[in-house]
Amino acid sequence: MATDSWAQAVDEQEAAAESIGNLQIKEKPEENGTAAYVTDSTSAAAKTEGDNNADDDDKEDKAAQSLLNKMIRNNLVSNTNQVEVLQRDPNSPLYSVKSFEELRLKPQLLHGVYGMGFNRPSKIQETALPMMLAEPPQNLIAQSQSGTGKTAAFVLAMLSHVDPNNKYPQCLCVSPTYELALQTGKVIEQMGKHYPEVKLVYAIRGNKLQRGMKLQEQIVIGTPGTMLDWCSKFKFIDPKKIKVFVLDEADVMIATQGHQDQSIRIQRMLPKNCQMLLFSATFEESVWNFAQRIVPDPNIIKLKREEETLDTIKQYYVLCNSKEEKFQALCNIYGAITIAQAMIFCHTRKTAGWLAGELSREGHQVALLSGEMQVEQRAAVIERFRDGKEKVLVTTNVCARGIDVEQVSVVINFDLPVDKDGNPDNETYLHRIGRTGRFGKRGLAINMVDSKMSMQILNRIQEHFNKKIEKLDTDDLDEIEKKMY
Ligand SMILES: Nc1ncnc2c1ncn2[C@@H]1O[C@H](COP(=O)(O)OP(=O)(O)OP(=O)(O)O)[C@@H](O)[C@H]1O
Repeated sequence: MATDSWAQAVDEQEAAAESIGNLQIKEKPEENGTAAYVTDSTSAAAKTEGDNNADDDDKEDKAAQSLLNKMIRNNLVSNTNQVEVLQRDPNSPLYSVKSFEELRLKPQLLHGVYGMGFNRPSKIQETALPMMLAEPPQNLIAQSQSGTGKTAAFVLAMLSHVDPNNKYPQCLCVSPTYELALQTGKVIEQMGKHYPEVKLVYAIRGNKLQRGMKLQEQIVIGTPGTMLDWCSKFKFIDPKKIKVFVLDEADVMIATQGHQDQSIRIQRMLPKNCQMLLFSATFEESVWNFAQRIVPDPNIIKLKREEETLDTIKQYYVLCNSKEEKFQALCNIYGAITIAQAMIFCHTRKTAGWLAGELSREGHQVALLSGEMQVEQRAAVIERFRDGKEKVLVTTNVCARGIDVEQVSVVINFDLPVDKDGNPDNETYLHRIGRTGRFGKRGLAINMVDSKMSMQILNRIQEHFNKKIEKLDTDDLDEIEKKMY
């Protein structure tokens, strides 16, 4: 539906952003598929930006990205790779289970697991669960991408290990942020639904307890700073009674200043025989170094990401001189071929806002996703797009990762992906348009080139992947059609 409210809202946004320092722009999807802006002058400052700079606010915010992933995901990310297991004691047998029954869970927990709709353990759970539930307890470092079942696995381990008759904390779980802690808490509540004797408390800032009190809940989940305070300064928790210590999202944790140190200080207060479990979506060296300090004598489980490939993708580029020309080229493409749903990537929030406005004016149903939106709002936009309520999703870099919208067969790089030094960001390029073998549906990628520099970037991307990116003449409608089909 064409509407001018978009353009007007964008203008207002930009005018306001230029004049007011402390302004955050929130965006809320409306019923009619366009968006309305709500301004909130009490929130943190949103920076104004030039069209040539990538969004400052769009810097990768790992915690927000991780939260977004959790919010938009409603089932397992399947993975056909084999898990790699490194056992502390290579001579001990390696168990893996194909069913939850084999784990001899408490009936209340089995009930909880099935109640969540899980039929069988996920790939990582097949190996991780027997290790975590073994007697004596074993330490574990596990790495696999988001959505492969790590949270569900350690929640099940915590619930299995607590003794509900003991009214004191027995499991501690630290998460990088308040919101992530709440998400994990929800899983504990769902899985423990039929086990009401086990109680949970959140060690998060703002949850103020009376001095001198002792917690009765068996599971404490929270952020490292508050958890540390509760163990040492306030002594609400007796760390010597802890049986299981979980450190979730280690890669996100180390990105936050102070968290590493606080987590290590908590860990040092725990008894030697406490089971230490650490989870991470990625495993770069810094994560690994941290993991080794948190988890002594670990078993290690890794599940490689499924590789994305460009093999089933047709890649084109279009030569233009300005963003207006790029927009015109886009309109020509839309005029020539039927595009069910497309994602369009822009370098800056400003361009994304402008383009969304222009497309909307042309009659497209557009959704806009950009870094300054709150995570809940981003999740809502993605869900609407997934449900087909909007046909075009315009987004900035920050939203490129993590969102899997399988039905999208057309990806348009309105701006080519570059890193902060202006070099081609091959990884992001692959991630935006690549497909895993499983979803090997054919796809179409169109790259807009508007300067010598962007042509060079395109050439470097082409060389990197050793896959030809063909030129497309968008003034020739016949050519577009011929090439696409
Ligand atoms: N065995 C299973 N069978 C079916 N669904 C599952 C199973 N285990 C987990 N899930 C579901 O899959 C989704 C991802 O699981 P989970 O959150 O545990 O993954 P994760 O690896 O911890 O991801 P993240 O790091 O994003 O939290 C959730 O919706 C969860 O309910």
